[in-house]
Amino acid sequence: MLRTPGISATAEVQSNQQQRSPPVKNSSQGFSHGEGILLLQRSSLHPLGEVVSHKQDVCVALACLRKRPCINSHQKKINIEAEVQRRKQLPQQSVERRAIISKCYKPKHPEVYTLQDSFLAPEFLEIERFCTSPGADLQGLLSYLESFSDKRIYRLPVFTEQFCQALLDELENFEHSDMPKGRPNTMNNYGVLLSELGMDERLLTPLRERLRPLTALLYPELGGACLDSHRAFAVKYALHQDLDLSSHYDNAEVTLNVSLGKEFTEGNLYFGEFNEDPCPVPRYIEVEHVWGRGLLHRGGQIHGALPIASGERWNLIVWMRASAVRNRLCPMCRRKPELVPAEGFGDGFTEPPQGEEQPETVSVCALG
Ligand SMILES: O=C(O)CCC(=O)C(=O)O
Ligand SMILES: [Fe+2]
Repeated sequence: MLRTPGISATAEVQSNQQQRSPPVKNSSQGFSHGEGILLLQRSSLHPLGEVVSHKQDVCVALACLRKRPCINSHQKKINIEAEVQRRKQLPQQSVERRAIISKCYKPKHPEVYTLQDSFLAPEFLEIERFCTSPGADLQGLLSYLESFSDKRIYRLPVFTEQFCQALLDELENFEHSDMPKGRPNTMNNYGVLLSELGMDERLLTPLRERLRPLTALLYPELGGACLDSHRAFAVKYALHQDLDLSSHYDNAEVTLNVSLGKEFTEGNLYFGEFNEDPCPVPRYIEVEHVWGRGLLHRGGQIHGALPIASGERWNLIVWMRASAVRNRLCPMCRRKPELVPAEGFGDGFTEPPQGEEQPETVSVCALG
Protein backbone atom coordinates (compact mmCIF):
# COMPACT_ATOMS: atom_id res chain seq x y z
CA MET A 1 0.00 0.00 0.00
CA LEU A 2 1.17 3.50 -0.72
CA ARG A 3 0.81 5.99 2.08
CA THR A 4 2.38 9.08 0.59
CA PRO A 5 0.01 11.57 -0.91
CA GLY A 6 0.74 13.03 -4.30
CA ILE A 7 0.34 11.50 -7.69
CA SER A 8 2.43 8.37 -7.86
CA ALA A 9 4.01 7.04 -10.98
CA THR A 10 2.16 3.82 -10.50
CA ALA A 11 -0.51 4.59 -13.04
CA GLU A 12 1.88 5.09 -15.90
CA VAL A 13 4.12 2.24 -14.95
CA GLN A 14 1.19 -0.06 -14.65
CA SER A 15 -0.38 1.07 -17.84
CA ASN A 16 2.75 -0.08 -19.63
CA GLN A 17 2.80 -3.33 -17.79
CA GLN A 18 -0.35 -4.97 -18.97
CA GLN A 19 -0.16 -8.67 -18.51
CA ARG A 20 -1.76 -11.39 -20.53
CA SER A 21 -2.71 -13.47 -17.53
CA PRO A 22 -3.82 -12.62 -14.04
CA PRO A 23 -0.85 -11.73 -11.83
CA VAL A 24 -1.08 -14.89 -9.73
CA LYS A 25 -3.62 -17.50 -9.03
CA ASN A 26 -5.91 -16.66 -6.16
CA SER A 27 -6.10 -18.92 -3.21
CA SER A 28 -9.83 -18.61 -2.64
CA GLN A 29 -12.08 -21.05 -4.38
CA GLY A 30 -15.49 -19.76 -3.39
CA PHE A 31 -18.14 -19.94 -6.01
CA SER A 32 -20.39 -17.00 -5.56
CA HIS A 33 -19.77 -13.40 -4.81
CA GLY A 34 -22.75 -11.77 -3.23
CA GLU A 35 -24.75 -10.35 -6.04
CA GLY A 36 -21.62 -10.02 -8.09
CA ILE A 37 -20.46 -12.62 -10.50
CA LEU A 38 -17.45 -14.76 -9.89
CA LEU A 39 -15.57 -16.04 -12.86
CA LEU A 40 -14.80 -19.58 -12.01
CA GLN A 41 -12.19 -20.45 -14.53
CA ARG A 42 -10.20 -18.19 -16.71
CA SER A 43 -9.95 -21.14 -19.04
CA SER A 44 -13.61 -20.44 -19.73
CA LEU A 45 -12.36 -18.21 -22.51
CA HIS A 46 -13.47 -19.71 -25.75
CA PRO A 47 -10.56 -21.22 -27.71
CA LEU A 48 -11.33 -18.85 -30.54
CA GLY A 49 -10.98 -16.04 -28.13
CA GLU A 50 -14.57 -15.10 -27.48
CA VAL A 51 -15.66 -14.81 -23.92
CA VAL A 52 -18.17 -17.56 -23.46
CA SER A 53 -21.60 -16.20 -22.55
CA HIS A 54 -21.77 -15.20 -18.92
CA LYS A 55 -24.46 -17.73 -18.32
CA GLN A 56 -21.96 -20.40 -19.08
CA ASP A 57 -18.91 -19.39 -17.15
CA VAL A 58 -20.37 -17.61 -14.18
CA CYS A 59 -22.70 -18.56 -11.43
CA VAL A 60 -24.75 -15.89 -9.88
CA ALA A 61 -27.88 -15.10 -11.83
CA LEU A 62 -30.34 -17.46 -10.20
CA ALA A 63 -31.92 -18.68 -13.38
CA CYS A 64 -28.48 -19.34 -14.76
CA LEU A 65 -27.53 -21.23 -11.64
CA ARG A 66 -30.45 -23.53 -12.11
CA LYS A 67 -29.75 -24.17 -15.73
CA ARG A 68 -26.06 -24.75 -15.66
CA PRO A 69 -24.41 -26.70 -12.93
CA CYS A 70 -20.89 -25.39 -12.61
CA ILE A 71 -17.73 -27.22 -11.78
CA ASN A 72 -15.28 -25.37 -9.58
CA SER A 73 -11.56 -25.56 -9.94
CA HIS A 74 -11.47 -28.67 -7.77
CA GLN A 75 -13.94 -30.14 -10.21
CA LYS A 76 -16.56 -30.63 -7.54
CA LYS A 77 -20.20 -30.20 -8.44
CA ILE A 78 -21.69 -27.15 -6.82
CA ASN A 79 -24.96 -27.53 -5.02
CA ILE A 80 -26.84 -25.00 -7.04
CA GLU A 81 -30.26 -25.44 -5.52
CA ALA A 82 -28.86 -24.88 -2.03
CA GLU A 83 -27.24 -21.67 -3.25
CA VAL A 84 -30.50 -20.49 -4.81
CA GLN A 85 -32.29 -21.12 -1.52
CA ARG A 86 -29.57 -19.37 0.45
CA ARG A 87 -29.88 -16.31 -1.74
CA LYS A 88 -33.64 -16.16 -1.44
CA GLN A 89 -33.35 -15.91 2.33
CA LEU A 90 -30.73 -13.17 2.36
CA PRO A 91 -32.99 -10.07 2.19
CA GLN A 92 -35.23 -11.06 5.10
CA GLN A 93 -32.25 -12.06 7.24
CA SER A 94 -30.67 -8.69 6.52
CA VAL A 95 -33.82 -6.82 7.54
CA GLU A 96 -33.88 -8.73 10.83
CA ARG A 97 -30.22 -8.01 11.58
CA ARG A 98 -30.67 -4.37 10.78
CA ALA A 99 -33.60 -4.09 13.19
CA ILE A 100 -31.56 -5.63 16.01
CA ILE A 101 -28.52 -3.48 15.28
CA SER A 102 -30.47 -0.23 15.19
CA LYS A 103 -32.07 -1.10 18.51
CA CYS A 104 -29.11 -2.51 20.40
CA TYR A 105 -25.80 -1.36 18.90
CA LYS A 106 -24.10 1.65 20.44
CA PRO A 107 -21.78 3.32 17.90
CA LYS A 108 -18.33 4.28 19.13
CA HIS A 109 -18.01 7.13 16.61
CA PRO A 110 -21.57 8.35 15.93
CA GLU A 111 -20.16 11.21 13.88
CA VAL A 112 -18.96 8.92 11.06
CA TYR A 113 -22.56 8.06 10.19
CA THR A 114 -23.18 11.49 8.68
CA LEU A 115 -21.05 12.70 5.79
CA GLN A 116 -19.27 15.97 6.47
CA ASP A 117 -16.96 17.98 4.23
CA SER A 118 -14.22 17.49 6.81
CA PHE A 119 -14.20 13.73 6.02
CA LEU A 120 -13.37 14.44 2.40
CA ALA A 121 -9.85 15.03 1.08
CA PRO A 122 -9.27 18.64 0.00
CA GLU A 123 -8.48 17.36 -3.50
CA PHE A 124 -11.87 15.63 -3.64
CA LEU A 125 -13.58 18.91 -2.82
CA GLU A 126 -11.59 20.60 -5.57
CA ILE A 127 -12.60 17.94 -8.10
CA GLU A 128 -16.20 18.28 -6.98
CA ARG A 129 -16.01 22.05 -7.47
CA PHE A 130 -14.61 21.55 -10.95
CA CYS A 131 -17.28 19.02 -11.94
CA THR A 132 -20.12 21.23 -10.77
CA SER A 133 -18.77 24.34 -12.47
CA PRO A 134 -20.16 25.53 -15.81
CA GLY A 135 -18.31 24.04 -18.75
CA ALA A 136 -16.87 21.09 -16.81
CA ASP A 137 -15.91 18.37 -19.25
CA LEU A 138 -14.28 14.96 -19.31
CA GLN A 139 -10.94 16.27 -20.49
CA GLY A 140 -10.78 18.71 -17.62
CA LEU A 141 -11.80 16.10 -15.08
CA LEU A 142 -9.18 13.64 -16.31
CA SER A 143 -6.47 16.15 -15.48
CA TYR A 144 -7.36 15.71 -11.79
CA LEU A 145 -7.39 11.88 -11.86
CA GLU A 146 -4.91 9.07 -12.23
CA SER A 147 -5.94 6.88 -15.16
CA PHE A 148 -5.03 3.24 -15.52
CA SER A 149 -4.36 2.11 -19.08
CA ASP A 150 -7.37 2.45 -21.35
CA LYS A 151 -9.66 0.56 -19.01
CA ARG A 152 -11.43 3.62 -17.66
CA ILE A 153 -10.20 2.93 -14.14
CA TYR A 154 -9.47 6.11 -12.23
CA ARG A 155 -7.95 6.92 -8.86
CA LEU A 156 -8.69 10.01 -6.81
CA PRO A 157 -8.31 11.19 -3.22
CA VAL A 158 -11.59 10.63 -1.37
CA PHE A 159 -11.20 10.59 2.43
CA THR A 160 -8.85 12.14 4.95
CA GLU A 161 -6.64 9.79 6.96
CA GLN A 162 -8.45 10.86 10.12
CA PHE A 163 -11.82 9.80 8.74
CA CYS A 164 -10.43 6.46 7.52
CA GLN A 165 -9.14 5.77 11.02
CA ALA A 166 -12.41 6.72 12.71
CA LEU A 167 -14.45 4.63 10.26
CA LEU A 168 -12.13 1.64 10.74
CA ASP A 169 -12.36 1.99 14.49
CA GLU A 170 -16.14 2.04 14.22
CA LEU A 171 -16.15 -1.05 12.01
CA GLU A 172 -13.86 -2.90 14.40
CA ASN A 173 -15.99 -1.88 17.34
CA PHE A 174 -18.99 -3.35 15.55
CA GLU A 175 -17.02 -6.46 14.65
CA HIS A 176 -16.09 -7.02 18.30
CA SER A 177 -19.68 -6.51 19.46
CA ASP A 178 -22.12 -9.35 19.86
CA MET A 179 -24.42 -7.95 17.16
CA PRO A 180 -25.57 -10.26 14.34
CA LYS A 181 -23.44 -9.84 11.24
CA GLY A 182 -24.17 -10.33 7.57
CA ARG A 183 -21.22 -10.66 5.23
CA PRO A 184 -20.80 -8.96 1.86
CA ASN A 185 -20.55 -12.23 -0.03
CA THR A 186 -19.60 -15.88 0.29
CA MET A 187 -15.97 -15.17 -0.49
CA ASN A 188 -15.61 -12.46 2.09
CA ASN A 189 -16.16 -13.70 5.58
CA TYR A 190 -14.91 -10.72 7.55
CA GLY A 191 -16.43 -7.68 5.84
CA VAL A 192 -19.33 -5.57 7.09
CA LEU A 193 -22.59 -4.74 5.30
CA LEU A 194 -22.89 -1.02 5.85
CA SER A 195 -26.65 -0.79 5.29
CA GLU A 196 -27.14 -3.08 8.29
CA LEU A 197 -25.06 -0.72 10.36
CA GLY A 198 -27.32 2.17 9.34
CA MET A 199 -24.75 3.97 7.21
CA ASP A 200 -26.78 4.26 4.01
CA GLU A 201 -28.99 7.26 4.62
CA ARG A 202 -26.63 9.90 5.96
CA LEU A 203 -23.20 8.68 4.86
CA LEU A 204 -23.31 6.61 1.70
CA THR A 205 -26.26 8.07 -0.16
CA PRO A 206 -24.80 11.60 0.16
CA LEU A 207 -21.40 10.26 -0.92
CA ARG A 208 -22.93 8.61 -4.00
CA GLU A 209 -24.78 11.82 -4.80
CA ARG A 210 -21.63 13.87 -4.51
CA LEU A 211 -19.82 11.48 -6.84
CA ARG A 212 -22.52 11.82 -9.49
CA PRO A 213 -21.07 14.86 -11.27
CA LEU A 214 -17.85 12.84 -11.69
CA THR A 215 -19.47 9.61 -12.78
CA ALA A 216 -21.71 11.55 -15.18
CA LEU A 217 -18.62 12.67 -17.06
CA LEU A 218 -16.69 9.41 -16.73
CA TYR A 219 -19.39 6.83 -17.46
CA PRO A 220 -22.31 8.53 -19.24
CA GLU A 221 -23.39 5.40 -21.12
CA LEU A 222 -23.65 3.43 -17.86
CA GLY A 223 -26.02 5.90 -16.26
CA GLY A 224 -23.23 7.75 -14.45
CA ALA A 225 -25.52 10.80 -14.30
CA CYS A 226 -28.34 8.87 -12.67
CA LEU A 227 -26.77 6.46 -10.19
CA ASP A 228 -29.69 6.24 -7.80
CA SER A 229 -28.92 3.42 -5.38
CA HIS A 230 -26.03 1.38 -4.07
CA ARG A 231 -24.89 -1.62 -2.07
CA ALA A 232 -22.02 -0.69 0.22
CA PHE A 233 -19.77 -2.83 2.36
CA ALA A 234 -16.33 -2.96 3.87
CA VAL A 235 -14.00 -5.82 2.98
CA LYS A 236 -11.27 -7.04 5.29
CA TYR A 237 -8.25 -9.22 4.53
CA ALA A 238 -5.82 -10.53 7.12
CA LEU A 239 -3.49 -13.48 7.62
CA HIS A 240 -5.44 -16.51 8.80
CA GLN A 241 -8.62 -14.86 7.54
CA ASP A 242 -9.47 -14.01 3.93
CA LEU A 243 -6.35 -13.24 1.93
CA ASP A 244 -7.62 -12.42 -1.53
CA LEU A 245 -10.63 -12.22 -3.79
CA SER A 246 -11.19 -14.23 -6.93
CA SER A 247 -11.89 -12.77 -10.32
CA HIS A 248 -15.41 -11.45 -10.72
CA TYR A 249 -17.47 -8.52 -11.84
CA ASP A 250 -19.79 -6.50 -9.67
CA ASN A 251 -23.55 -6.15 -9.68
CA ALA A 252 -23.07 -2.44 -10.26
CA GLU A 253 -22.90 0.01 -13.09
CA VAL A 254 -20.01 1.84 -11.41
CA THR A 255 -17.96 0.79 -8.37
CA LEU A 256 -16.08 2.95 -5.90
CA ASN A 257 -13.34 1.15 -3.95
CA VAL A 258 -11.56 3.22 -1.28
CA SER A 259 -8.52 2.01 0.64
CA LEU A 260 -9.11 2.56 4.36
CA GLY A 261 -5.85 1.04 5.63
CA LYS A 262 -4.46 -0.48 7.78
CA GLU A 263 -0.83 -1.51 7.27
CA PHE A 264 -0.31 -4.38 4.86
CA THR A 265 1.88 -5.62 2.04
CA GLU A 266 0.82 -6.95 -1.36
CA GLY A 267 -2.91 -7.40 -1.92
CA ASN A 268 -3.04 -5.31 -5.11
CA LEU A 269 -6.17 -5.28 -7.21
CA TYR A 270 -5.99 -6.57 -10.76
CA PHE A 271 -8.26 -5.71 -13.63
CA GLY A 272 -8.94 -7.58 -16.85
CA GLU A 273 -11.33 -6.75 -19.64
CA PHE A 274 -14.79 -5.23 -19.54
CA ASN A 275 -17.23 -8.11 -19.57
CA GLU A 276 -19.01 -6.89 -22.68
CA ASP A 277 -15.83 -6.62 -24.71
CA PRO A 278 -14.92 -10.01 -26.13
CA CYS A 279 -11.16 -10.10 -26.18
CA PRO A 280 -8.97 -12.82 -27.68
CA VAL A 281 -6.24 -12.44 -25.09
CA PRO A 282 -7.38 -10.64 -21.94
CA ARG A 283 -4.83 -8.26 -20.50
CA TYR A 284 -4.53 -7.59 -16.82
CA ILE A 285 -3.20 -4.60 -14.98
CA GLU A 286 -2.35 -4.38 -11.31
CA VAL A 287 -3.32 -1.38 -9.22
CA GLU A 288 -1.93 -0.55 -5.81
CA HIS A 289 -3.98 0.69 -2.90
CA VAL A 290 -3.32 4.18 -1.65
CA TRP A 291 -4.63 5.12 1.77
CA GLY A 292 -7.75 7.30 1.54
CA ARG A 293 -7.85 7.13 -2.23
CA GLY A 294 -10.65 5.58 -4.22
CA LEU A 295 -10.75 3.76 -7.50
CA LEU A 296 -13.69 4.28 -9.80
CA HIS A 297 -14.27 1.49 -12.29
CA ARG A 298 -17.08 0.01 -14.31
CA GLY A 299 -18.86 -2.73 -12.38
CA GLY A 300 -18.48 -4.96 -15.40
CA GLN A 301 -14.70 -4.65 -15.44
CA ILE A 302 -13.40 -8.08 -14.50
CA HIS A 303 -11.24 -7.79 -11.39
CA GLY A 304 -9.98 -9.47 -8.27
CA ALA A 305 -7.56 -8.97 -5.40
CA LEU A 306 -4.18 -10.63 -4.94
CA PRO A 307 -3.33 -12.16 -1.56
CA ILE A 308 -1.94 -9.89 1.10
CA ALA A 309 1.45 -11.02 2.46
CA SER A 310 1.23 -9.37 5.86
CA GLY A 311 -0.90 -7.01 7.93
CA GLU A 312 -4.56 -6.18 7.51
CA ARG A 313 -6.34 -4.55 4.58
CA TRP A 314 -9.72 -2.83 4.77
CA ASN A 315 -11.49 -1.22 1.81
CA LEU A 316 -14.83 0.50 1.43
CA ILE A 317 -16.72 -0.81 -1.58
CA VAL A 318 -19.74 1.00 -3.01
CA TRP A 319 -21.52 -0.76 -5.86
CA MET A 320 -23.47 2.07 -7.48
CA ARG A 321 -26.49 1.31 -9.61
CA ALA A 322 -28.53 3.21 -12.21
CA SER A 323 -32.10 1.95 -12.32
CA ALA A 324 -32.61 3.63 -15.69
CA VAL A 325 -29.95 1.34 -17.13
CA ARG A 326 -30.60 -1.92 -15.31
CA ASN A 327 -34.39 -1.74 -15.59
CA ARG A 328 -33.84 -2.33 -19.30
CA LEU A 329 -31.25 -5.09 -18.97
CA CYS A 330 -30.26 -6.88 -15.78
CA PRO A 331 -26.43 -6.88 -15.72
CA MET A 332 -26.42 -10.27 -14.04
CA CYS A 333 -28.79 -12.37 -16.12
CA ARG A 334 -28.46 -10.16 -19.20
CA ARG A 335 -32.17 -10.15 -19.81
CA LYS A 336 -35.06 -7.88 -19.09
CA PRO A 337 -35.30 -8.25 -15.31
CA GLU A 338 -38.14 -10.20 -13.76
CA LEU A 339 -38.80 -8.16 -10.66
CA VAL A 340 -39.79 -9.26 -7.20
CA PRO A 341 -40.26 -6.78 -4.32
CA ALA A 342 -37.34 -6.19 -1.98
CA GLU A 343 -36.41 -4.11 1.03
CA GLY A 344 -34.26 -1.01 0.90
CA PHE A 345 -32.53 -0.45 -2.41
CA GLY A 346 -32.99 -4.09 -3.41
CA ASP A 347 -30.74 -4.71 -6.38
CA GLY A 348 -31.27 -1.21 -7.70
CA PHE A 349 -34.22 -1.82 -10.01
CA THR A 350 -37.36 0.30 -9.95
CA GLU A 351 -40.82 -0.17 -11.36
CA PRO A 352 -42.59 2.76 -12.97
CA PRO A 353 -45.68 3.70 -10.94
CA GLN A 354 -48.66 2.05 -12.61
CA GLY A 355 -51.26 4.49 -11.31
CA GLU A 356 -51.52 7.47 -9.05
CA GLU A 357 -52.29 5.21 -6.11
CA GLN A 358 -49.30 2.95 -6.48
CA PRO A 359 -46.05 4.02 -4.87
CA GLU A 360 -42.80 3.29 -6.63
CA THR A 361 -41.35 0.00 -5.45
CA VAL A 362 -37.75 -1.02 -5.32
CA SER A 363 -37.28 -4.44 -6.72
CA VAL A 364 -34.79 -7.19 -7.23
CA CYS A 365 -34.49 -9.20 -10.35
CA ALA A 366 -35.81 -12.67 -9.70
CA LEU A 367 -33.30 -13.98 -12.19
CA GLY A 368 -30.23 -12.37 -10.81
O1 LIG B 1 -10.69 -6.42 -2.25
C1 LIG B 1 -11.04 -5.40 -2.79
O2 LIG B 1 -10.60 -4.29 -2.47
C2 LIG B 1 -12.03 -5.50 -3.93
C3 LIG B 1 -13.35 -6.01 -3.48
C4 LIG B 1 -14.29 -6.18 -4.62
O3 LIG B 1 -13.95 -6.11 -5.75
C5 LIG B 1 -15.70 -6.47 -4.33
O4 LIG B 1 -16.02 -6.79 -3.19
O5 LIG B 1 -16.53 -6.38 -5.25
FE1 LIG C 1 -15.64 -6.31 -7.06
